[in-house]
Amino acid sequence: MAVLHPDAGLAARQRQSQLTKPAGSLGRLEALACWLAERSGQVCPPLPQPGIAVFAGDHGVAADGVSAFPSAVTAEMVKNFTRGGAAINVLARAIAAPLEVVDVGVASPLPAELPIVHARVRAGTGNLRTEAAMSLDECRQALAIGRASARRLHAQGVTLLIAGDMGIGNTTASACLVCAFTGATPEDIVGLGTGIDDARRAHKVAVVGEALARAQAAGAHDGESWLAQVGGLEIAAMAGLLLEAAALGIPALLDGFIATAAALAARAIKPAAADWWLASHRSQEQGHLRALAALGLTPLIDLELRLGEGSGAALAVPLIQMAVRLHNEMATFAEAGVSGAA
Ligand SMILES: Cc1cc2ncn([C@H]3O[C@H](COP(=O)(O)O)[C@@H](O)[C@H]3O)c2cc1C
Ligand SMILES: O=C(O)c1cccnc1
Repeated sequence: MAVLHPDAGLAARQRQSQLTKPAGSLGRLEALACWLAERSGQVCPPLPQPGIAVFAGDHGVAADGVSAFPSAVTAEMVKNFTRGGAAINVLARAIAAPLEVVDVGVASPLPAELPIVHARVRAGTGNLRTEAAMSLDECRQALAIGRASARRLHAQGVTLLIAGDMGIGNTTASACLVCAFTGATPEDIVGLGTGIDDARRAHKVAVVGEALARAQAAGAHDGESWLAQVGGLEIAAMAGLLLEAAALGIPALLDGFIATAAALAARAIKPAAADWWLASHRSQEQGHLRALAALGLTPLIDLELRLGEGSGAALAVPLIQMAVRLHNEMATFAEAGVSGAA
């Protein structure tokens, strides 16, 4: 686990107090720059260079009618990612972030020539309502796949990691994980995902309740065993990326509800890793704020997003880069000859 640099964080806070603005007037952007200073070990941290891995996997529970869309959309969207047509492609281009797409467990076979990382652990998860989503060994494979993505992106010069998700049914798996790690009830946490109606949501609440009772009876008790019982292959890979970010000593941005569920599992595996994560935005998914609060995180923005793919995190990147540039490039009172507070 990489170490923090509290001395650089302290010096950054002192620098903030000397910049030509009333103390605190740049609000959370000030703390953001200091947070990055404490992690980079530099009073003026380098501009974060984003990189994105989108992990795709299917969910057996989708057969229970918990999503507004069919499982086939997962593979179809993977193809869309390779053609550059998804929301995350547009945003990755706009922020000049390398983007890799990883098949961790799409149900239908994808052509070998498709320009993605082919790392399919199995053809979708088991239906988490009635059986373990995956075995412990498969869960560890998926975690390692996410770690490998983090290392590949880091080797390309990436210093701010984003894990995106694509997996029809994954807000159900994520709701299970959030309940497991926060103690909240399915009624508190389950949301509308891709846009289900109230009747379907009531059914989704019941599915999550059944899954949790089954997993508990099956002995789920820690990060890996909960992930294996009620998680997803792409969610486990996202957790792996988050753990590797902390090991490499580079921050990771949590995208919406699914990434936050992955983060709760990752923290259960390695508590200190959570020091390296920031929350980009508040998702519309009902349980998101509660999940973030359990991690001690407050999202930077709320644009009423409910997409995933890493889209909210990508949108927050320019804001984070602006926080760093303000911190690094503004003049101090002494440099500018401006009078300080009376
Ligand atoms: C076309 C399309 C593109 C998406 N991109 C992300 N998601 C998001 O929606 C899904 C989760 O919602 P649920 O649990 O209700 O299935 C995930 O695939 C997530 O990545 C999408 C969903 C659709 C339909
Ligand atoms: O917040 C998310 O990540 C999210 C919400 C709804 C559907 N898909 C993803």
